[in-house]
Amino acid sequence: MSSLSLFQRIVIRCGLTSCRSTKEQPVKIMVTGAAGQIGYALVPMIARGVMLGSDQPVILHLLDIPPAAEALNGVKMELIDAAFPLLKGVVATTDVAEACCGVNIAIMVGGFRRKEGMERKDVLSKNVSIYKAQASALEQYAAANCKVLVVANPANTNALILKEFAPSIPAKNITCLTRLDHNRALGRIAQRLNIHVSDVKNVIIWGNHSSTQYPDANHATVITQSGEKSVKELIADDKWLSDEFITFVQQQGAAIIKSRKLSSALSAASAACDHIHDWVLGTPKGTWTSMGVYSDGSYGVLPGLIYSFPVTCNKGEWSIVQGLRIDEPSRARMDATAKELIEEKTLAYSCLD
Ligand SMILES: NC(=O)C1=CN([C@@H]2O[C@H](COP(=O)(O)OP(=O)(O)OC[C@H]3O[C@@H](n4cnc5c(N)ncnc54)[C@H](O)[C@@H]3O)[C@@H](O)[C@H]2O)C=CC1
Ligand SMILES: O=C([O-])CC(=O)C(=O)O
Repeated sequence: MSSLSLFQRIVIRCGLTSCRSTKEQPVKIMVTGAAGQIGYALVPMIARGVMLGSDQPVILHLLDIPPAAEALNGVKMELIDAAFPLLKGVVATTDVAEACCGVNIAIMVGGFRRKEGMERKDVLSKNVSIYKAQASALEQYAAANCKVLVVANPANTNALILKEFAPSIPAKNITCLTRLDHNRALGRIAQRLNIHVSDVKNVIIWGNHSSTQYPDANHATVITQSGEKSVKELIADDKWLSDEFITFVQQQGAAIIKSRKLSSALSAASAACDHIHDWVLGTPKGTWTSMGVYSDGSYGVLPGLIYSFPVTCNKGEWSIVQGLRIDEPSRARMDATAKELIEEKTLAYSCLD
């Protein structure tokens, strides 16, 4: 034992302590709601290495509720049938303690899903009590330094409830998904400019993952052969950017539900992989992404809300991009979405009384 490094000894004693360990050591990833739409799209992506890279083995912990146990077992059977080289084990369970045991990453997808015509607020009361209970299980059974991504709606407020009822998990480890909105914004700009989406960068999603979110293209750029150019200048249509573009991103989730009669499972699963990938492995130089994170008061956002900010990630830590100029219309939109989060927080607590 004495010839082992301190890191190796910690790994042996506690199981994995960080998301990025030696490549031989599998990372344990929990997916809640794994029998659902997003779960079904997400777990093969993780098992193929989309989330943590093609050299990182993983063990999947899949959680769902007892009525979905048979379907969950079917997902496990398919994962084994797919013979993914990186997949070193699958635990499929309806026991939240078993699901959380030793996990390094928790993707919280489980919950009551918004149906056509429902507002996100309608699902809030159903989901906050689930997140309160799962917070305690994560706190007790997950690996130290477990990274948490909340996908289930209302994502920001579920993440906030999870944070408040799991006080020993550092606030910086609890995030929510706004990467789907970020990716939608990149895609819409690329479509409008008739360029490839990978040439667009640095849009921002501010605030809540809801129809009050503020998709902001003021700082976005396009990589061209003659260098980086401002999206605002290339589009040269401020009305489109402050009107149609924003509404498109805000409403795209509802549009997909209307069209599919189901939520945007494929793109949400892909965005969840992007979120964790960049958080653990880092954002590319000169590029930021959007993540719902615990506000420290940056940009005048009330501390203690889970609010989507532009962030860069390095060595498994996110930091809010500082110093961006915020014009008056942006300020108003950022405050409006913060106001909705404050209202959701109040409503969530009233549901828990
Ligand atoms: N943040 C984002 O960008 C997005 C969030 N969403 C949200 O993601 C969530 C999941 O969406 P879908 O997979 O389409 O829904 P779904 O209804 O197909 O799946 C949800 C799964 O959660 C399970 N579940 C319910 N209560 C649970 C509990 N207490 N513990 C564990 N599992 C539980 C259900 O049995 C079901 O299998 C929804 O809340 C949806 O609104 C959807 C798209 C994008
Ligand atoms: O409300 C939903 O389930 C869908 C959703 O969040 C999205 O697609 O952005």
